[in-house]
Amino acid sequence: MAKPEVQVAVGVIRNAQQQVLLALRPSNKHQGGLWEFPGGKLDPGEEAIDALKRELYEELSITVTQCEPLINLRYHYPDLTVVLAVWQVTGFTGEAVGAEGQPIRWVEPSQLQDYSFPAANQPILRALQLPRQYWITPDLPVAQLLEGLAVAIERGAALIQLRVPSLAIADYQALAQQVIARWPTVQWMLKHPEQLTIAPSANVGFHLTATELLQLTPAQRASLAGGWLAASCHNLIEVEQAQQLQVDFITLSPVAPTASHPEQAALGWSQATHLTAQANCPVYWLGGLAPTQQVEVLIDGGQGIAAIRGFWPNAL
Ligand SMILES: Nc1nc2c([nH]c(=O)n2[C@H]2C[C@H](O)[C@@H](COP(=O)(O)OP(=O)(O)OP(=O)(O)O)O2)c(=O)[nH]1
Ligand SMILES: [Mg+2]
Repeated sequence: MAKPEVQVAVGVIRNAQQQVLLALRPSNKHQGGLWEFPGGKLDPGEEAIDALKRELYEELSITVTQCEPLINLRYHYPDLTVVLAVWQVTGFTGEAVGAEGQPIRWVEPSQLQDYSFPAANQPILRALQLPRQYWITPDLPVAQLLEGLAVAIERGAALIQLRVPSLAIADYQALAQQVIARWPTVQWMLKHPEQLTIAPSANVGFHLTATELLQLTPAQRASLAGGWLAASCHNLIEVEQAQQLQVDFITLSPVAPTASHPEQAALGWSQATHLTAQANCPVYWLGGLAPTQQVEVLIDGGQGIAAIRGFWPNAL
């Protein structure tokens, strides 16, 4: 018999202090004894957003007033496949209580790793840690690049791919060390570590090209586990390889035609939506998008937008 599949709406609820609400699943339920983001199964014919509101009222006695999509996931448990539509709830009325007798707890985002969640939840935790914008540096001379980085970081850039293809490897390494030391609170994504002597760490990860991703072995992937690992994807084969190797997040490109790669056929919006639904990890949409399209990207399941020209300070 085919494994049953259930559609679930889940809320990552934030209070004014930016804490996140967790509830303990009763031990007699599927994934019992683990902490969850409150939510539950869709009724037949029900939209996920309506199920979210209904479940959060039933389970917590709160009324959702503001929310935005966070991530959509499909996860195969041995006995059951779950399809989770996850929202971030940023506004609600009422005081949250465990209306079904379940223990609940407001938790600092930095403490989430201390809780045991169902296995399906790992990408939710990653999505929560990642910003909505992924900045990619333009290939500029170093002095100009540093100037641009200072402005970008001042404006809130928190996740930056240091991509400078014209630099020789030794110069790239020196630049990487310089920016990591100067801006230690930024999450830096560097080129393939093979030729670098920089180890992955809490604020230093690596971003692979699609070709590098396809060649990556499980052992190499394991050796990069100390920081974020990301990869560029353009089709289903690459998206599936990223998933298999548990890459933390991907970029998907080109979503729309771009001036920089006119020869590359764009995926188009519906294919980007389809591939994002297959990814089971946070997906940044890249190529030919304006920062103002972020809301549409979130609605179609993306983590946000990645951009080179789109975000970079205009003066450069
Ligand atoms: N609510 C919630 N469910 C999750 C999470 N992660 C995860 O794998 N699941 C799974 C466990 C369940 O198989 C399913 C959700 O079921 P549920 O038990 O919350 O459903 P429900 O509120 O409608 O409860 P019930 O009527 O079946 O008692 O999704 C999560 O973070 N929150
Ligand atoms: Mg529930």
